[in-house]
Amino acid sequence: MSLPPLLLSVSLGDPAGIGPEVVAKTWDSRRALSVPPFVAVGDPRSLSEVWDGPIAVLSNPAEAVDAFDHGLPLLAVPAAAASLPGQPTTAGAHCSLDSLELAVGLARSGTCAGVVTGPVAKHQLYAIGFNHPGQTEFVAERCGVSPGNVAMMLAGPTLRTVPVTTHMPLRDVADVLSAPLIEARARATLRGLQRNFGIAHPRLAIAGFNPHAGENGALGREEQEVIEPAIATLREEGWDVTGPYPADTMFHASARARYDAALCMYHDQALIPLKALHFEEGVNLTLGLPIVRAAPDHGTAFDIAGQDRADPRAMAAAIRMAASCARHRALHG
Ligand SMILES: NC(=O)C1=CN([C@@H]2O[C@H](COP(=O)(O)OP(=O)(O)OC[C@H]3O[C@@H](n4cnc5c(N)ncnc54)[C@H](O)[C@@H]3O)[C@@H](O)[C@H]2O)C=CC1
Ligand SMILES: NCC(=O)COP(=O)(O)O
Repeated sequence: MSLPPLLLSVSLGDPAGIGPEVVAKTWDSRRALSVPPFVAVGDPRSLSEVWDGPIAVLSNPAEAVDAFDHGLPLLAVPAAAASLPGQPTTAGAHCSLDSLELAVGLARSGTCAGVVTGPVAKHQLYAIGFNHPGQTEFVAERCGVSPGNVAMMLAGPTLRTVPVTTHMPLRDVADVLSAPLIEARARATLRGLQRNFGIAHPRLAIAGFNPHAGENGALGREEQEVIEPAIATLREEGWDVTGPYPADTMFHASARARYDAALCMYHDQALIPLKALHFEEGVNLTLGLPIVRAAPDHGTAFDIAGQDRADPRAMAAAIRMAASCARHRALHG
């Protein structure tokens, strides 16, 4: 069966970050990087500041697929004031939020097959009243899904990880971890592997929280009191779930071959192995949503913005993965 070309929306992220540059470079390399059609959403000046390629400013996203061959299709969301690369502003933060809202709306309405979000600076958004930990939770709310029922998957060619807790102070993690939260993240992950990647019987490895997974309780009791009961519940439901494993020995090559995704207890436990292995092509995929949402694994990189040093491969990988997930969903429900 041949499907019509999928169109994705791609928000540019903070205008002062590397989002505009990696989106423009992705369009430049669209054939070499096998990138499907997308429409960018964001501040036109942030693109022309760092790129002199052709921009097709559109008023109707339906024109984007045809325009894509000749110029970077853009739905313009102008910032109230120009910002220079590397120098984030309040106006830029508002623009990144407005662009995110429009890009997500295009996916929610079915105009686009999914959304890929460019990097935003969380502290800049918090300063303008954004009251979500990150874009993941914002998109979940817009889709009417409880943030507890989505999973933030970081995916690369040989590893997928999901943190149970995401953007919170490390000292609060032990208090927040609970069997129901671990179970909810695990279910979102397992169903997400089925729905987005076509893995019929996904295998989930669950990390411990303490060194040596608690050493039988001598180095911490979260494994025995919280993680093991969650694993037992998930196994009773029929899922292929194992653990808790000491996190330090979960990510070498032969360990990775034994699972389809690793569920980790906190942000860095999940993101450090992924970025160590796959920083250049890592994708952040939100599971548990009615829409497809992906993002590159990197942030705004203000330190190199405007210097033509930003690597577009993670953005390209995010766009390719979003298209692949959308196709899986279209074909298999
Ligand atoms: N999905 C998102 O919107 C994300 C946003 N962030 C935000 O980004 C801001 C900066 O975070 P950092 O921890 O500094 O991480 P970062 O990923 O922005 O930068 C870390 C280092 O990697 C380099 N780098 C990042 N992406 C690169 C690329 N594509 N090509 C070449 N070099 C690259 C940067 O120059 C920097 O040295 C924070 O405010 C954070 O909230 C961070 C991660 C994801
Ligand atoms: N470190 C990953 C990250 O910050 C992703 O956050 P978001 O996609 O929820 O904005």
